[in-house]
Amino acid sequence: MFKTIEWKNNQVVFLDQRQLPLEENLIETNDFRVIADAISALGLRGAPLIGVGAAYGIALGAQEALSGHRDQYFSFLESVDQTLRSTRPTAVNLFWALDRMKKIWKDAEMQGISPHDCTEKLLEEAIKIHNEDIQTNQSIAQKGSSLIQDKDAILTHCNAGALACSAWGTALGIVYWAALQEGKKLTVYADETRPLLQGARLTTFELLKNHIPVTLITDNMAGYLMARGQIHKIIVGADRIAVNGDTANKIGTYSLAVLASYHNIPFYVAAPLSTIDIHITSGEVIPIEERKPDEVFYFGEKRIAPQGIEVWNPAFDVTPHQLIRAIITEKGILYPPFVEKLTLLKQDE
Ligand SMILES: CSC[C@H]1O[C@H](OP(=O)(O)O)[C@H](O)[C@@H]1O
Repeated sequence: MFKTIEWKNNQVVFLDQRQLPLEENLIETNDFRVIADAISALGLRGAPLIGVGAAYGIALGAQEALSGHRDQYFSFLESVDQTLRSTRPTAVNLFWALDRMKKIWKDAEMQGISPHDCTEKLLEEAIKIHNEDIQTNQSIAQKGSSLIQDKDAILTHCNAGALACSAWGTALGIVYWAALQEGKKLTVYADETRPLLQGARLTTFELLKNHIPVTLITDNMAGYLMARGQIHKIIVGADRIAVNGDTANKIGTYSLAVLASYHNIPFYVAAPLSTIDIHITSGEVIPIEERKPDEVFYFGEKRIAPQGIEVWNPAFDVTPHQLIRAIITEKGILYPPFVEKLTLLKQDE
């Protein structure tokens, strides 16, 4: 799989996904601001990876505070935390990771732990969050693979693979395990996923590297492919899941779920428990990121629409739980009704 991010010599090294698949550029930085900018601009992207990146961002901020702002160490961490929280609103993993990091430094402040020792604790926690994501990826992949039959044609949307996580990915991790570990012969159809083309640029790139047959389609082709009986299952990732199972994911996911329901095709969501938002009971309150109009006005570097018109550019939509066949987590495959199961799993998390 890809090494999307690592901690090396007191720096964070990450694969800048903005240039993929044409260039594989690594960014090395000891500046949390670089991490925050990369998350905002999708250089670092994908709900689980955003959480890991933000955790390392706090570790970098703590290092900076130790070297230059010792007497304002804890107030500096507060500002680092706010900078990272302001990057993107929808993927709950960002806030889940930052809350874990904040507990460490708030407890340290209360207990009079030194900035030096607190910085060490924060790095330990960030590495723990990273390693947990690696393990979680593998558990989701293994458990989800039981749903995949030999010769399945699977449709996926955006990128919920290794490039969205720390190892196998979530939705694509299931494909990798089924194909590479269990030898199932699979075909993947990848939605290009306008406007930022995570499917065309990242999902195809990953599957090609792993020698899994992939066919790229534009998003508006998915329905016709289902009508022709060419799709057996749909598996997508998630950015935030309410306890009733309503799921926010890349824009276009809801349309796939409605089409899947019409064509009676199983529609699965794959996500770690860190993507479940225990504080919300339905998808109606999930904050949906709206991004800048130029992402729609342009296709790559070329402007494709006239001046003088409006753009609406929500980066996510919400799929009602009624359209979801099952949610695949590291603790197992959850079938409806979701509320009690998700609540219990989050309580044990
Ligand atoms: C494994 S979660 C990946 C999830 O994140 C993506 O959003 P973005 O590329 O904007 O970070 C998309 O919603 C994927 O399903």
